[in-house]
Amino acid sequence: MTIRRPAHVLAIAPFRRLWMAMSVCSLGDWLNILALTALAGNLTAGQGFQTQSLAVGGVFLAKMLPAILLGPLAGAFADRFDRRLTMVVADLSRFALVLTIPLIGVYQWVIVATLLVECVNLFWVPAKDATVPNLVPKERLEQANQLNLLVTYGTAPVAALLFAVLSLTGDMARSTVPALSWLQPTDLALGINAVAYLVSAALIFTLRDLPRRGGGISTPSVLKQIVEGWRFVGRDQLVRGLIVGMLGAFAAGGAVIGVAKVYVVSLGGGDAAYGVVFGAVFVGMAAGMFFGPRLLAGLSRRRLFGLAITVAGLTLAAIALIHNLVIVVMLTVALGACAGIAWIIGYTLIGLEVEDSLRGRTFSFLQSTARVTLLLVVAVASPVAGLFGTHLVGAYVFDGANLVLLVGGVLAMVVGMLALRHMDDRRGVPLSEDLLAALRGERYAPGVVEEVPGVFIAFEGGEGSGKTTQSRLLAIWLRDQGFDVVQTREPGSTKVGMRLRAILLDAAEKGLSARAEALLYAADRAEHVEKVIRPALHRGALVITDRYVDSSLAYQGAGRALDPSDVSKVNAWATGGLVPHLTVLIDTPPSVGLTRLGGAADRIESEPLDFHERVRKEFRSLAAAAPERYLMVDGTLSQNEISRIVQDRVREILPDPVPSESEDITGTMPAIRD
Ligand SMILES: Nc1ncnc2c1ncn2[C@@H]1O[C@H](COP(=O)(O)OP(=O)(O)OP(=O)(O)O)[C@@H](O)[C@H]1O
Ligand SMILES: Cc1cn([C@H]2C[C@H](O)[C@@H](COP(=O)(O)O)O2)c(=O)[nH]c1=O
Repeated sequence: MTIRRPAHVLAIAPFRRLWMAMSVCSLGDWLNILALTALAGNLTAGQGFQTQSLAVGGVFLAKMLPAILLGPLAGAFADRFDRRLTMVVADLSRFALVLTIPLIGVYQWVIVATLLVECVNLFWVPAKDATVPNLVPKERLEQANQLNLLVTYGTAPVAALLFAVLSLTGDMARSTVPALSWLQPTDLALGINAVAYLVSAALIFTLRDLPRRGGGISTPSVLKQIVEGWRFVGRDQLVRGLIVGMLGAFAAGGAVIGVAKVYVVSLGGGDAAYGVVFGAVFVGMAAGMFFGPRLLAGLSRRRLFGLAITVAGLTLAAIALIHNLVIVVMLTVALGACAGIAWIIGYTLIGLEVEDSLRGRTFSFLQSTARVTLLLVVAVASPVAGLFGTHLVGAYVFDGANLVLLVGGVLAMVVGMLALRHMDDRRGVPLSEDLLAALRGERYAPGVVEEVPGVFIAFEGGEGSGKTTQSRLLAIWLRDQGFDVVQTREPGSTKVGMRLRAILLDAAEKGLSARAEALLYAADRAEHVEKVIRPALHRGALVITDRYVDSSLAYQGAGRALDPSDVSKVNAWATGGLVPHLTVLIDTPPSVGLTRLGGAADRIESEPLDFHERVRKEFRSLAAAAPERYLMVDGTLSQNEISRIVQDRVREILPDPVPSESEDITGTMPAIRD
């Protein structure tokens, strides 16, 4: 008998019910943050900026402390109890606690109830996390986790909008019905928040037959996760840059959330305006994640990453200094968009450029650090703002909220500029030109191939990756179709080049300096371009070279640690800016490629493994930065599979076999035209 697998994870009824419970709880949680911070501000209204800021900061602190102090402990406890019962009791407790907040209506109880609700959350979350694998098959677990993530963050803008509407409704009810004058603007939101937990309890109650224990998840200490994670991922320069950048973007968003309430009050806004500003961050983030990379498709990902963080910093500084609520809301959407772009690009870069062995750890390190960064910034922002107080600079009011936002903006700008500097993969190309071209939907290419009738294809990759094999197979395939093909290689395709190759690869040639090595490869290339490649392209031939400039960027730039912009400039000069139409990167792990080689190792092949790993990584980032000019193929596939993939891509750039002049002539013949 064949067991039918559900098409979508939501087709599994018990998971669907749990997911609905997670969704309403998430909505309730976001409403809770908004309502409690707003209530703290309202309860201390009239007691001055400092008191109000400290009161709001107190709520954030109360939300954060239980997770940091008791997180691992509660996780271990949650594994021992019946999960369904744990979740139902936790939901009912949260319902009761949240309801008491508007009923008691004093600040001290807001803090105590917040602490208690967060302690209860510590049982609910691990019980829920441990239940998901019991309800969905293994192969659907990733889909289930994605849906979980979607409701965790996707409900934030919905909650913000709902909060704004509920605040306005509360205000209207109070002003039109005198009997309701006791109603606080946040009461409706807290009521809905409490009901959300009650609905969740009812949904979870209907989940029968959950295994009582087994497959439990232990929750390691967040601090331990971070310290251990950094030990692994902190060694890699690219990962370091990405993580610092992404956390910078998160911190910028956190600064806005942390002081939003008091800042909105100082701009003359009420609770509804607070909800709008809060929601604007998330709306902007969603828009940035979706549209940003599409709008600026021509810009290298690494540049877009650094640029997004720098602009986020600038926007945050503008938010800090402009005292106009409408402009602040618009700028907040822009800020969220920049943070969203940085986040999605960072995630993509980790997926594309970070080695397999590091990728999982990098993602999990990022998840835990982002959470802590966000919570810390949010919690610290308000008290710092409160302690700074309000100052007058002439007629201009500068208070703690302005200070926090300004400092956050400057920090984000510094982080963004550092990312731009250290991760740049287009050195020598002005950023402004690159950006203008990307805005026009193009890619700025300073060294494009001159208008030549021929086509220039380069094969790149590490030792034994299969370049020679594939360039030969491609040349045969193209010749079979009648093309004039020139198959060549570097170094050593000219008379001088052969002598240079002998020097460069002679294993007895010890102690050749890195700069001399780079210049000798560039000299070979200058001769190669001048004597072989350019003449062939001008004659209309298809030129296939086994290695070109990228080899120097990878071996001399990354392998020998020369400044990549120097290597790039020398080679741009040596080649007169000649760039291949297509570069095929055969990506083969050095541990595989090096073992394919026979005979004695030459001077470069005998470099240690980590040299070859650096070379591979650089090839991969060059390809990732300009996907339209590269084809990256897995070099561990069979020769035939690789050759087919290469042919499919090359077919797209082949010239029309019928020269255009002959079409012009034939097009004028009536019989053919009709
Ligand atoms: N896809 C493949 N799978 C397994 N072996 C392969 C594959 N492609 C090539 N080889 C074999 O690996 C060896 C090296 O291949 P090749 O000379 O094409 O690599 P290369 O990248 O040009 O190496 P080098 O950098 O040393 O010039 C050859 O013996 C070749 O037959
Ligand atoms: C073009 C070029 C090459 N190298 C290195 C890479 C290889 O180890 C050898 C060339 O040998 P192959 O068997 O022909 O692949 O030279 C380099 O370091 N820099 C370059 O620019």
